[in-house]
Amino acid sequence: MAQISAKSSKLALLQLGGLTSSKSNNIKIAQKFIRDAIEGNDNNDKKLDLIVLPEIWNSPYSVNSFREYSEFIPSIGTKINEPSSKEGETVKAMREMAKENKIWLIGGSIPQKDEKTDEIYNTCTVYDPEGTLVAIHQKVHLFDIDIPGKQTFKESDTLTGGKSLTTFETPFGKIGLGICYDIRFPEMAQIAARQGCVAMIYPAAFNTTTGPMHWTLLQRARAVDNQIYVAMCSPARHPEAVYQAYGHSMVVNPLGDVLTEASHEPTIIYADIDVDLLNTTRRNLPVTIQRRFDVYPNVAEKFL
Ligand SMILES: NC(=O)CCC(=O)C(=O)O
Repeated sequence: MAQISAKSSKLALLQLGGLTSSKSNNIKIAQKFIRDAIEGNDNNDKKLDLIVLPEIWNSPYSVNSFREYSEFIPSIGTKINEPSSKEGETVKAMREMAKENKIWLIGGSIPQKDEKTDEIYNTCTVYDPEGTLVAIHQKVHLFDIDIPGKQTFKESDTLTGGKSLTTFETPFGKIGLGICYDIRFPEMAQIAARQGCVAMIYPAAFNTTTGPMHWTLLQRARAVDNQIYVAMCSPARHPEAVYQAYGHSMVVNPLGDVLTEASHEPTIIYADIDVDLLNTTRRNLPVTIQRRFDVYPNVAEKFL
């Protein structure tokens, strides 16, 4: 997998602020941030290729809200001019935002209702610049933690975990998706890298307890281990929210350098995905071709 042939690209992470319990208000906020991200890049030499939204941005991040705010998501390949009667207002708005702005949109995540099983998932959808839905990732590892007196959360009270890994092709390389807690499971990024991804992108919402502990460390670890770009996009902190998001949206390069980091305020950050740097890193430190699968053949089989 060592060298990758793809165009370099530019991405923007939208650290949305002012989100409320009104879904339509939250959609308006996302629309405004997208316009601002494009305008903010207007005088720059490099065109903006890809925009990322945060985790669960159309709903409060609370196990009691996920079902109420959930939407049906149509199947991959659904185009802007063939809207599914079943799709919800957030999906429709994201398809339109991608098409109107001629941009790749990684739509953060929203609660998804499965039409057949009635189960609810924490789901990321991706749209190409024509507004076609090109990828769907259901959060695989649910955020169930208990740090007494500090942070307790149990997504599995109302959510079901996804059962597959997700990558998608773009003109600027293959990209892998995870959602927030998924970053704690290194296998996902490792598999994506071995499948030829240039980046792992995680819509996320860490909190004020685990954010300072591990947010940066995890991104730098996934980036260095796999020699890929890693980005996490969070909502801004909101003083009135029950769950205080950490903010600090960030992009890390394949050397493990933090390229850009937000504070906890609403903001937009930009970064270049430089495929030459990725290839140089892999050439200089050739760990991607030095693996010893004769010594550690199949880790999963060994421990299951
Ligand atoms: N929304 C999430 O999955 C939060 C994950 C998190 O905070 C962590 O520490 O992991």
